[in-house]
Amino acid sequence: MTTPLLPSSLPLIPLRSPQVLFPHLRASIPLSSTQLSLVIDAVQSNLGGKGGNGERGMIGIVPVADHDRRVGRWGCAARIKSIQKSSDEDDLYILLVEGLTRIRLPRSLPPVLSILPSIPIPTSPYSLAIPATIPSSTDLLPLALKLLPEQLHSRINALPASLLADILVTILGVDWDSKVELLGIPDIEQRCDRVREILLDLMSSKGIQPPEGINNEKPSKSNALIVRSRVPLGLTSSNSKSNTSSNTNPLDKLPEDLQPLFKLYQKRLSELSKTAIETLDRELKRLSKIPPQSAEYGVAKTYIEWILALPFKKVSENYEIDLKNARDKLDADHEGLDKIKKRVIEYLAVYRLKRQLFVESQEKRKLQNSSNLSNEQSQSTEKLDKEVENDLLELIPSSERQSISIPNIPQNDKNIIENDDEPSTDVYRDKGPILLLVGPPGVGKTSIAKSLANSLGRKFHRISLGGVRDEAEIRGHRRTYVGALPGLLVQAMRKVGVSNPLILLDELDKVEHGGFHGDPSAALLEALDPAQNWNFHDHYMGDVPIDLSQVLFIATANQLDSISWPLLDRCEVIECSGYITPEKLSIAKKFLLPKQIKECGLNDTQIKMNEEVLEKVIIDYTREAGVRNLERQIGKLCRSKAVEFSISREPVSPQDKQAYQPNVVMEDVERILGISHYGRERPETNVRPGVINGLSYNGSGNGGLLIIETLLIPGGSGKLVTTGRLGEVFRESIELCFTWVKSRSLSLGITTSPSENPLKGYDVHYHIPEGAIPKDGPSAGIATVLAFVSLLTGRPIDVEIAVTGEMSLRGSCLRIGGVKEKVIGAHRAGVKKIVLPRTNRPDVMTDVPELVRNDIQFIYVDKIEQAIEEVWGKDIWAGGDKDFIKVDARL
Ligand SMILES: Nc1ncnc2c1ncn2[C@@H]1O[C@H](COP(=O)(O)OP(=O)(O)OP(=O)(O)O)[C@@H](O)[C@H]1O
Repeated sequence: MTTPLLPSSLPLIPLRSPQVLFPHLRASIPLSSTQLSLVIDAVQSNLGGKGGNGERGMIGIVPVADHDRRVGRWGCAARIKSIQKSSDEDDLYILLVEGLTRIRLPRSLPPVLSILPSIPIPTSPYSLAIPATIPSSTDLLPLALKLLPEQLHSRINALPASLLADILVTILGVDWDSKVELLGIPDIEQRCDRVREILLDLMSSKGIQPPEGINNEKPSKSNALIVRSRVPLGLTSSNSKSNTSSNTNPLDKLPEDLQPLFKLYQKRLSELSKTAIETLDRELKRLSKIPPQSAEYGVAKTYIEWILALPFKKVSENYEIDLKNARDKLDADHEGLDKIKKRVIEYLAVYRLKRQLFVESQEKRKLQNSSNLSNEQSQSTEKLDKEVENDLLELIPSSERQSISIPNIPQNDKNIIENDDEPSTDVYRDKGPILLLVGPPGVGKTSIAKSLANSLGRKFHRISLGGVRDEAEIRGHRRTYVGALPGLLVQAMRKVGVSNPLILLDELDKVEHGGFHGDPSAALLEALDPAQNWNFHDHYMGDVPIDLSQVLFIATANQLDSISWPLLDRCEVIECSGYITPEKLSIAKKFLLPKQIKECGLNDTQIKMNEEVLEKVIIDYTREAGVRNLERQIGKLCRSKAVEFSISREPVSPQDKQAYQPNVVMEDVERILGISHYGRERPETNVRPGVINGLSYNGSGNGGLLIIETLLIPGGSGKLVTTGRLGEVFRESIELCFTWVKSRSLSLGITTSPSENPLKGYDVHYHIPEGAIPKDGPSAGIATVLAFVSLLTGRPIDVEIAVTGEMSLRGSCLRIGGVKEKVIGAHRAGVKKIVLPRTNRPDVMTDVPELVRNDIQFIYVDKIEQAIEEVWGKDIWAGGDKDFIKVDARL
């Protein structure tokens, strides 16, 4: 009898989780008529194709994860048994398939797998026969008998081990990931081993006792090496001499190219966690059996290299935090930012105190354990201990006290350190909130975090989360996927090489959440949660958990709106606002200019810039909340001066030689930087009715003037036209304001009788310049009303006034956001008076810098009528309908 062989190419059909098809088992796949016709086409075209030597009507079934649509490395060749129409749904067919053999898939399969026409199968054809050999050491039968109902016992007795392994994982509710893993283990012995482990776990989770002679501790035959030596591979080698008689030196068993890896393993043994040691033992053993030319070899070797590269118990040198030094360091690196520096120092102080308390209590406990106290004595010491602990806790502010836990260390410390199921208690883990620095770009968030790492003596690593939209980028890919890699956090740990670095999560607000590729912010949540991050599971690292509990996380963001609220809940927000011109000037003088001069290779006698020049650069060449662009412009000036200096040193005749001028003068600025793009942001000088200064906030922290223009178009019918890329909310707000002004046209003197049309054959055009920039939100409501009133009454508005605030249909002025940025922007533009809702007064008083507050007159209004009177005086109510206004004002 000839053994059937697989064709060299197969059409592939995805099988959604939780189903996984194994050889000799069956699965039903629901398909729509379109999908079914694709399958039939693919199978038919395969018949005449290259696969002519194979069995006919065969397909490949590929397990696909439901949530991220990724395709595993292995699938199962199958035969179509039947196709039936579903009786429940109209356009639904059930394809019944029977698995034949495991197939390895080509590397380049796309992550989203639809039905794919014949794909070449890379390896040589497999035999379809069930392997008859049953490895006795990996007998699963006793476990199966325990787990399956009695009526099945007689039937499973006769099954070959490999088939039994596949049947057991299919029917016993094993999770999808493990099933995919098992599909990818062609070696029967290894597969049975793994199934055995899974079944033992299953039994312990269900509280079933393993059959006699089998217990969780007892390793299987594939781990026999470890059984014989009773210690992990890493230890046996150092004792190799004593073991030579039993021939158990693992180095002898490993191929030559694996020996450097093994030596590294031995070197790092004391720093590795228990699970890491177990996994490395298993993987090294497995790797030594895989032929080096196989693709699997590379995958397994890279995995081992990754485990060996992680820090585990390795930490930065012991350090003491010196608060004065830390403050000096922050001051030396940053100008201003007093509130933020103060908060950072508080954070350090509390952190130091908590750590000191922890170390003290640790030492006391150790002392207590070592002295062999009588029971009675030890009881009294414990009491005393508790009292001291309570006294120490008194020193900590009550808000911080909650997060401190001084763990109870059981008598035998060793047990705990060796047990990976609980966090080790011999290291201090901070459970305080994560600092989240929020503010516009370039205000020094990242550089504050760097200074903090420096003063803490920790290694620093920055993870940029901008554009992370796949959960796998945080949590890694499973090793079964082609080109799998660990997530960003594990990569960071490998890079810093210690388990207590400071990791800066930059741009936390740019993480996408709840998308097609899983939820990266949910993965971050686990990493940032002190209750669970000592045991962070990266998909790539498999069983080896990573301890992130000693990492100090600091996050930055430009805005809070887009951060998922559970994530925000774990953070303490520190706001970093934009700078005003005098602050920028001072930063430029003290930091940016010296830095740029140094970068050009010169010193401060060779380039000089006075305040006037720097102020011109700030006002005319930058328009930003931070100082990044300012630094760039100063850099341009310095480079140009460096060129002049360099030329002046060239050997030329004395009469051609021009003396080098170190001073950058006002004329140089325009010559070097070109014509200013911005100029001093000034309100329009051309005063005409219908134009008003609103205020805008662009979300990235920049505020400024938002000029509103309105125009009457003759020959119209009272229509309102809006332009300037306005969003839906903005447009609704304009309509509302338009209605309000029309309804008050009599009292405003626009019309003379209630029946008169205020627009009298005109249309109104409402526009906001810079039409390429999208604008939205209701905060231009008050300004819009004033613009319409100005247009229809013909009274212009003073250019030094700016107005912001939402308005309701009844004319109430409602609170708006971004006040600080708007006010700073208005101040930059030279505005002298700002009209805004009274409910925003606290924002002005607490957030706006005093320097700005003193320069601007703030007018707080509750009702739109007050705003109108503030701009034009009470005379505006020229119409006779004053009673109506009074009544309305009471509403
Ligand atoms: N107060 C300050 N004193 C001195 N230098 C500053 C100050 N604020 C910002 N800088 C400098 O401005 C530059 C940009 O700062 P940084 O990269 O920290 O900005 P950021 O707020 O993190 O921006 P982003 O949100 O874009 O990441 C750095 O060179 C930094 O040193």
